Amino acid sequence: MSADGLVLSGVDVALDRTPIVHAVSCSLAPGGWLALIGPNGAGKSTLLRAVAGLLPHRGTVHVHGTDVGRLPTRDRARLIAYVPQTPVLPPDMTVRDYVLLGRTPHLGYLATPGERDRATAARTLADLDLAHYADRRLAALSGGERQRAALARALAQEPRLLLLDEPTSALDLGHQQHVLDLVDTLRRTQPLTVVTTLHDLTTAAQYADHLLLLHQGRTEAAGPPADVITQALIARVYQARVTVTPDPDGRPVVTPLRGR
Ligand SMILES: Nc1ncnc2c1ncn2[C@@H]1O[C@H](COP(=O)(O)OP(=O)(O)OP(=O)(O)O)[C@@H](O)[C@H]1O
Repeated sequence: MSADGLVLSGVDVALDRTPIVHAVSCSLAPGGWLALIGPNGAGKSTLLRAVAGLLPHRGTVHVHGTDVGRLPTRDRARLIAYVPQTPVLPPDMTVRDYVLLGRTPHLGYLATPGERDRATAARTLADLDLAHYADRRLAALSGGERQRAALARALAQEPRLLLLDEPTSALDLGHQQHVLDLVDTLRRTQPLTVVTTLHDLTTAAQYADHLLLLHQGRTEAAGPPADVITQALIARVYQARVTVTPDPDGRPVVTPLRGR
């Protein structure tokens, strides 16, 4: 057993017998934020789904000291919330009822949501700026509103580990900052550990305290943002022209350069 927030040991994942993720290991303190970065097809979503318990894999995943591979689905759902890159939402359900579904792992068998469950759902709706859409059908939301509804449901789950696949891909700049700041506050004030995939390297470096750069399913680099995001490494792994400069806190800012 371990007191760490998240420990991956030798995680291998294959899809249809094709090896996709190879021997990924890493360890994150409780309240830590890990960003999985890497080019298209590197294996980020596959690794995230394996950690969520949705794909068979070799190796072990411990969350706050518990080996999640040994947990029944319901217990795992109390511990881990996962939001995929493109969540499929039931179109006719109201936003409120959908967010309340996040409470399901905490309810007794055949029990209906109680006052505390409703209060938690109402709070997460407000946190995600969705309170005024609570009675709307999910089909009547915009893309960004739908992405926030999926996140609200995950937060209503009150997990110990929050797994988010490109959580801000549909959000405008203000909502991106609002959502990432909210997750940042939660992980600093609750026993919540966070793993996100993020394509925007500057954003990843701003929020995460640990980056894991995947390339062709293998760990190319891992560590604090300033150690992982270097001009030479980004040029090699992404085939991209960039400059990397530190912000006032020493976190790397990546600026893409036009081809000449
Ligand atoms: N069933 C499958 N069999 C074999 N390979 C697959 C299968 N499904 C997906 N892949 C491949 O696995 C690789 C990893 O995919 P994954 O979605 O994990 O990448 P990613 O890093 O999240 O990419 P992106 O940044 O584009 O979202 C890709 O090359 C993809 O084509």
